[in-house]
Amino acid sequence: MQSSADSYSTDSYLSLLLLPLLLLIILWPHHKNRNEAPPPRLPPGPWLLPVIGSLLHLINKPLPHRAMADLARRCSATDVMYLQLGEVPAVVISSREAAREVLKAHDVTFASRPMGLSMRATAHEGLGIAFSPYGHRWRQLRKICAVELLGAARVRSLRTAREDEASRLVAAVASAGPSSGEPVNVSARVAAFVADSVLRAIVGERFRRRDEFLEVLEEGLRSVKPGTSLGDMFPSSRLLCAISSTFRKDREFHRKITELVNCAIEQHQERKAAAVAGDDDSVGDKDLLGVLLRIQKEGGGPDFHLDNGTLKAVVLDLFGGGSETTGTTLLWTMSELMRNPAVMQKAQAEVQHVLQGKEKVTEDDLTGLKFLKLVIMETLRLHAPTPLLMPRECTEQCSILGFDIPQGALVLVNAWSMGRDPKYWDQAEEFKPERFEEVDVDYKGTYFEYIPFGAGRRMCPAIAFAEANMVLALAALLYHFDWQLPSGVSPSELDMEEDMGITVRRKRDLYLCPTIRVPPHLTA
Ligand code: HEM
Repeated sequence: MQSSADSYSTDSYLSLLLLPLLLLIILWPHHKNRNEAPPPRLPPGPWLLPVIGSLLHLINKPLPHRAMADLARRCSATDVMYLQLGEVPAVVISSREAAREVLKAHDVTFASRPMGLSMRATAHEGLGIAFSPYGHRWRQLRKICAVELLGAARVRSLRTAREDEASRLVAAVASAGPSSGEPVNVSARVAAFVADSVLRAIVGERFRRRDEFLEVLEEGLRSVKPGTSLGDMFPSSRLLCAISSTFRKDREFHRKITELVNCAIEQHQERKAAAVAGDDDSVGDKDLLGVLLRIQKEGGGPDFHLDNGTLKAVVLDLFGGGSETTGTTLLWTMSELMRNPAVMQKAQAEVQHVLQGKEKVTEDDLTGLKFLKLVIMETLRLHAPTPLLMPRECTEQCSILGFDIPQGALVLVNAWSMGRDPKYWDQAEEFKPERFEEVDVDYKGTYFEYIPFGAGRRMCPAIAFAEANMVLALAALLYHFDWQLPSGVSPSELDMEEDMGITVRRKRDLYLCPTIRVPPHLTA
């Protein structure tokens, strides 16, 4: 039997042992609250699987803007949706209010772009304007872009080259179509026009390897899908990065296009040397490469030098960004006009009225083409060529409409779904350019339900440049020709299937039958 002294000491020992435990239990919740932040309140999103996160919801869905809009609707996450793309946290923004928060209220927090594996491969390691991290270097590049390369005065100065290329487009359509009676591949003609116009603006004359450029661009646009390689989604796995076929294609595209950029610079320099030898001052900084080379010589800006790598990356941004977006928009515009004959008739009537009796379309006439500009606006509402804009990165944890967005999250703004949201647009799926006569909305980045060019500090700096090419080409196509669908195709049956690459473009080329209205032999 135990003595009472023994039992007392056992109880004491037990109390001694239990007391700290008790104190720990009492104090634990307070202790925890003081030192640990509550778990983040992530936005809603679809269910996640271990390791792959949300990828199962997106597999076999080749059009991510549509897949993400469906998912957002299904999980009532129509403003802000959380996805886990493998290891990468991602947030999809699909409402005007949330877009305003990201692109205006917290613009600086979201002003960088993620630099995943395929971005490094395709975007010249982020040296150019489009993928440079936000900071002093990007600000200097953006200033060069806004003031020297793509501002209104520069766009005006490139007018003669644009008009010349528009005349060539008309001549090419006239020689391919009406005489043979065969449908014309409008996609090929428009791609050539846009490439020539952009390349001439850059090089100062027609680029000698233009056909190759078009081939590389065409092949690249079909195969390059930045941000979708396994290496992008599992950046910590060297093995996945190494075996990713998407990544290899991205790298190959970048190698070929960089070689063409080098050739463009050589061509410019040869032309300049010949001009200097012949005492010709027409080759100065009249083209975009000339401007960049002058800036390089002068120094660039405070604490900034435009080195050769950066110069090439900027040319690559103009090369790639300039042609595909504009060409894609022109082709969706022609497609929508063919599907909507009454709109085509109204647009053509305006062009014929404004240009009456003119031999060819010049930029002097374009200011009068009010309805044609609304047609382009309506096309950009339904077919934003970069429907998820260009990806942004959340550089510090921040709250959007009450949800926590983790630092490092990839942020996609679904401009496409907002452009078709019945919450913002009457008869949202219909092609009705007149809607812009009735509402006070433009695409300059302040109406967040309609942002085909993005918004905030990183919005597209080339709106004037793009508009000049699009309005001129469209006016020329509608002035000189009447357009029919190939026999047996009715307007409602016109194929409008999309394909996702760097932009969302027509999956198949657009073939149409032109007949001459104003003879183009009077033009070029
Ligand atoms: C219809 C034509 C075009 C559309 C719809 C378009 C659309 C866009 C969009 C959505 C962005 C990303 C904006 C953001 O993150 O908020 C962008 C950025 C950019 N675009 Fe365009 N673009 C077009 C034409 C052009 C042209 C013709 C050029 C050059 C000649 C160009 C050069 C750029 C550059 C350099 C950036 C990156 C800006 C930066 O990160 O600071 N774009 N564009």
